[in-house]
Amino acid sequence: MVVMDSTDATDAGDASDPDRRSSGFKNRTKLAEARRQLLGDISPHERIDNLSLGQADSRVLAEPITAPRAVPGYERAAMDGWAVQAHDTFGAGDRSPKVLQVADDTAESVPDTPVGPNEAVRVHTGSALPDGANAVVMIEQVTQVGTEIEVFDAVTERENVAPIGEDVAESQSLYNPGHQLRPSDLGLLKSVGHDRVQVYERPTVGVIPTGEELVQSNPGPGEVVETNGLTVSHLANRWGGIATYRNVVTDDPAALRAAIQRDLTKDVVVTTGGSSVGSRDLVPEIIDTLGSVLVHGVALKPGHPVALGIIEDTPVIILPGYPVAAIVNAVQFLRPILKYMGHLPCNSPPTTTAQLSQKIPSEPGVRTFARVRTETTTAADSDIDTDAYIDTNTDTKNVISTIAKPTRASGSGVLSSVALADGWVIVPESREGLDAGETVSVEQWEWST
Ligand SMILES: Nc1nc2c(c(=O)[nH]1)N[C@H]1C(S)=C(S)[C@@H](COP(=O)(O)OP(=O)(O)OC[C@H]3O[C@@H](n4cnc5c(N)ncnc54)[C@H](O)[C@@H]3O)O[C@H]1N2
Ligand code: MOO
Repeated sequence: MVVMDSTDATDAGDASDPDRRSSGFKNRTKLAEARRQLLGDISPHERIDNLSLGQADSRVLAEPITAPRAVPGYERAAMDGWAVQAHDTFGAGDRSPKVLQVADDTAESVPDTPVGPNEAVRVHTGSALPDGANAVVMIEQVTQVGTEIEVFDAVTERENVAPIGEDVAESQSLYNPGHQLRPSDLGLLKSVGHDRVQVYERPTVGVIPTGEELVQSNPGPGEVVETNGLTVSHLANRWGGIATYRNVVTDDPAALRAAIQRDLTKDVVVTTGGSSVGSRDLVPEIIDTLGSVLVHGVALKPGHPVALGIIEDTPVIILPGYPVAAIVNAVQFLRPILKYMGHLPCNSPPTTTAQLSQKIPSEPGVRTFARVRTETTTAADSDIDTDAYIDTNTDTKNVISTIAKPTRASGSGVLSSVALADGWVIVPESREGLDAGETVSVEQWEWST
């Protein structure tokens, strides 16, 4: 047991069960309730970054955006050809061309020769429409003979002319706050004349791996290579956060306290390891001295020892040390909190439908995350269908059926069961295992941003 400074002790609440070490995790909080407790008292922050467009991809707008100017801002030719007065071409046909005088054939971007009756001025795609013209005849419909052109097809008024504001009208409303910027948005913003945008700051996360057995490389007997901090930091970055991956902190109360306190300037603190009920599992008790543990023990597998707490206004996620348990819980708790704080939607990860190759055991009342590899059966004649890369609406592999094979039924220390898997099958609390042959959804959680 840790000896705690009594001046720091705060109301422990239900979650910091003083008998936890002897009782273990008999009463586990349901996953949804645990998330509710974590998100209950926090709100999305309102801090704003003012960024150039080049830095703004994937960021969330904090301001409404309207177009300061129209695009195009001038009437422009939509085709290479000749600017004309449309009525001069009426009646033109293959055998009865209309003859017009060439007033200018230099194809300037801003032609300065006006188009008079029965005249034509050469334009290129994007040229400003010259004064007097109201249509463009495509070059394919014309034969130039010296200072004249023969027009073989009539054009109507405005034909092949892009009007002012065809793309975006001046003052048009384009985006609302909360919109996550995509590359096409950056292009549109630039075209209407914005060069900077106000976006929400990304929430910051301190990721603190704990455990005196952890080393960064070359483990000796009893030593383990630190992986959780690296993985969880990068997950946090994918979910819209900015992670600071801290050095490993040893199982020493003073060192743990100092490390956690240092990161209270962050929006979220994540620790890994020391979450359980062993004599060196100190983190939940330390959180309880600095703030309060809201939940300790959740009805999920792997990783039921996870704890959730709050210190001042900073949520703290205490991930279990076993790497698979750390990842499963990061997806369950860190992902939604970062999305929420960063004003991002928290969409379900993409899924594939598959048939289970074998039974997956699970305990009723516990949500179980069974890592699976998917194997597809493809049409006999081709492994990879090149046509599918040409017509990308079709499947690249001619998939006939997909089978989900559990990589490992248990073993939350087995990191390869996640890293060499394609996703996981979630066994709901209402089921006691899933049967071989069942149709399941494989959640490709790592592909969700
Ligand atoms: N008596 C009980 N013991 C355990 C229970 C239980 O209910 N009763 N639950 C087990 C489960 S489930 C898990 S998950 C672990 C979680 O415990 P901790 O959070 O205290 O994890 P540690 O003991 O610190 O570490 C477990 C394991 O993972 C390795 N580890 C830790 N941190 C890292 C890291 N950053 N990178 C890579 N590997 C790490 C550590 O060396 C251990 O091997 O508790 C069970 N015990
Ligand atoms: O629930 Mo634990 O993470 O399976 O060993």
